[in-house]
Amino acid sequence: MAAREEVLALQAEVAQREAELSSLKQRLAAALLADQEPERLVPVPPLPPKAALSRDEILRYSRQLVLPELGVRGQLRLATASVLVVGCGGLGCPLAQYLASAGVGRLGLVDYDVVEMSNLPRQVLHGEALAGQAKVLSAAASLRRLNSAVECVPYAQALTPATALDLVRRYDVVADCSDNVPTRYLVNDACVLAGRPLVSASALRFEGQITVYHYDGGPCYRCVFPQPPPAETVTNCADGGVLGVVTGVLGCLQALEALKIAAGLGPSYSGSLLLFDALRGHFRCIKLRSRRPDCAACGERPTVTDLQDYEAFCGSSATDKCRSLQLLSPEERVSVADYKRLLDSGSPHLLLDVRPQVEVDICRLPHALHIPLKHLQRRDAESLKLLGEAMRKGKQGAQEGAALPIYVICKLGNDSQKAVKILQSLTAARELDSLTVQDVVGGLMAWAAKIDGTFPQY
Ligand SMILES: Nc1ncnc2c1ncn2[C@@H]1O[C@H](COP(=O)(O)OP(=O)(O)OP(=O)(O)O)[C@@H](O)[C@H]1O
Repeated sequence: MAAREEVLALQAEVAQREAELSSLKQRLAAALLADQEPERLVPVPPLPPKAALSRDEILRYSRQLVLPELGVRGQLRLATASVLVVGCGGLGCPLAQYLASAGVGRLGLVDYDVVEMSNLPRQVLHGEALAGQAKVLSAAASLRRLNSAVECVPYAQALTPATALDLVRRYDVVADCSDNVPTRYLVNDACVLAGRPLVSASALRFEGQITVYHYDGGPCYRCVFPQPPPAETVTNCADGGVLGVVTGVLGCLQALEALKIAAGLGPSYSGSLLLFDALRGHFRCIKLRSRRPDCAACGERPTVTDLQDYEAFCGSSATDKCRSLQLLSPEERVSVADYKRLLDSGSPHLLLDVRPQVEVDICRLPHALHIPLKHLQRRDAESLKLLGEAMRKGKQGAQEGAALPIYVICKLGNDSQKAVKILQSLTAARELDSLTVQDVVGGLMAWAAKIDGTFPQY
């Protein structure tokens, strides 16, 4: 084999094995998750009271000790305070970093996930060398390097209804740095039941928001959001994207609120929501409604007296990062392996890629027709014309009278299902010729993991 060909073959094999390793690591994380039992929570004794700062502590914290609002009294409170960080991702990393460097006595770190390369631009406690390792272990190691006096307690598991109350009760303040709605309700209800303040933030694309729930008679998450949003309207960072510095800003603000609560200064955003628009450089604070007397969690006659099945309540998963939607029946879907067989057979069909242009710029299958889901959603005339033409052209090779099969693909297999629904409704409304349409399960990321190791994962 010529040297060049051998290089290409070896590169393809390395890429294939890396993809296999990455999917193996994800399976390992899922297996670890399934294997855990609530009673395995490490017991932690309460932090002992502290009467004075050591010489080293005075030197280390001198710049914040001279702040009259904090002083020695506040620093001693920090040293005996504990904060539970739910999620060691884009928000949890900067939050934990600043809490540790400010001298908070104990940090509980809970996360079920492992470090991936795509985490590194914003999950600043993790490094390249730790890819594949549990996020809580990587974060704890980083934090110990930063401040060895801070006790870090890693919980390499998901916060679940079985564990949440026990964990939350062990800490003075809770920070929700998770990325999904079921966990938000779970953390809220656990905080209400355990009587703990909750510093909550979220970030997506160039925007973020932060507030403090259930602090000193203020509203809880359920007061503001009594019902979860429809699952299909919620986007995560993997789908919508996020700029690392945006989660950094929000994580730092969360750290600030948690520190003020722990030091006895009180938070700024109880009963109000700070909105951050990074593109315009705007901060805006809006008042939230006050505590609801009829709130299911913190109201006068609460119905949430125990933690529930939050995934059922929200109709979405708390740990499945792809948030796989199930909009279609199995007959309306095709696996990447079956699609590859069809492609290899040369059978006439149309592959429709419905990702946004920005993702198509990253990578694409060359034979796919690209029409973004958004264009289909708004019945864009140009796009429908393009689709109609492609169908007519493709039909020339197909059997007489048979509809040209369309396969719809996206990144993870959620948008493709929405697109199939739209195409079906367009056919029903006779806006498109009759067609048979299926989506490709798992999308291009399944293609990269199972079919073509050289195809980029993003
Ligand atoms: N119920 C839960 N228990 C523990 N950790 C959770 C729970 N829900 C979410 N998390 C964690 O919260 C973190 C959220 O951070 P972030 O969204 O920045 O990371 P990510 O999910 O790794 O990102 P990406 O979406 O890019 O893959 C994740 O590390 C996730 O594992």
